[in-house]
Amino acid sequence: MADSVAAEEQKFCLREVLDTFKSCLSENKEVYIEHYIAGWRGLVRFLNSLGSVFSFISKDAVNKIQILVNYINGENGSHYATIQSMVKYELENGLVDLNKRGSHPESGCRTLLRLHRALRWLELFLERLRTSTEDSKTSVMCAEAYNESLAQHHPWVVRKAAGMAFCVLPGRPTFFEVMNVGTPEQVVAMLGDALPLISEVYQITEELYSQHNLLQLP
Ligand SMILES: CCCCCCCC/C=C\CCCCCCCC(=O)N[C@@H](COP(=O)(O)O)[C@H](O)/C=C/CCCCCCCCCCCCC
Repeated sequence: MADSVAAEEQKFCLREVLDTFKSCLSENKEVYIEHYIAGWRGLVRFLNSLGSVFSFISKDAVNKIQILVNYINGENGSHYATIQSMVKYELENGLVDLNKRGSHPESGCRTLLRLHRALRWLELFLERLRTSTEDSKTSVMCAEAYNESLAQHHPWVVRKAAGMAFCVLPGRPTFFEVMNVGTPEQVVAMLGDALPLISEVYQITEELYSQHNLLQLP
């Protein structure tokens, strides 16, 4: 009994994960890196529950999360409280490889940019899921969202591997079940609430990176 209660408590719930993105924004619209990372951690947990075929994707995400965690916990951690403070600190101290990879191949700015691009994929995918019908295919929605976003930054071999992984995504009913939000109507409502927040976090980061010419970091 205790075990099943514990298992129930740990069961993945997408609502909780997407709520994390809510807590990303400070009053003056700065993006807290710690909460941003927490959101990605939850999503990785969801991805892992879909099977080992996605592990090459989750490993890359975990790797990038870990790089940022190391900065947060490092001696200059206070500069990594928000994306805004990180950008300022790394640029002012010459800690970003701006044109080609050199002495700072894993800067916070370039690492977060990879997750930022993936956030656009997430936004596009969730919007498709929200407006999907019973016979819509998750693999198609996922591939379309990917082609409109992340794919433009990936080499052929990664695009090919991603495309193959999408083909084994479970169908929409199973997908909704794993999300553990409730009925399809509740899923749609929850996505309607969460998407504007994800979109806001994305837009704020996009503008910041654009102002500083950081959108193509190597
Ligand atoms: C109900 C919906 C819930 C959706 C749940 C989504 C779960 C997604 C969880 C994690 C997403 C992974 C984020 C991937 C970050 C990729 C960052 C990236 O672009 N990395 C590449 C470039 O890095 P550098 O070499 O420059 O350091 C790297 O080459 C990538 C390698 C792995 C392949 C990435 C494919 C990304 C596909 C994203 C779609 C995930 C499909 C999930 C299906 C639900």
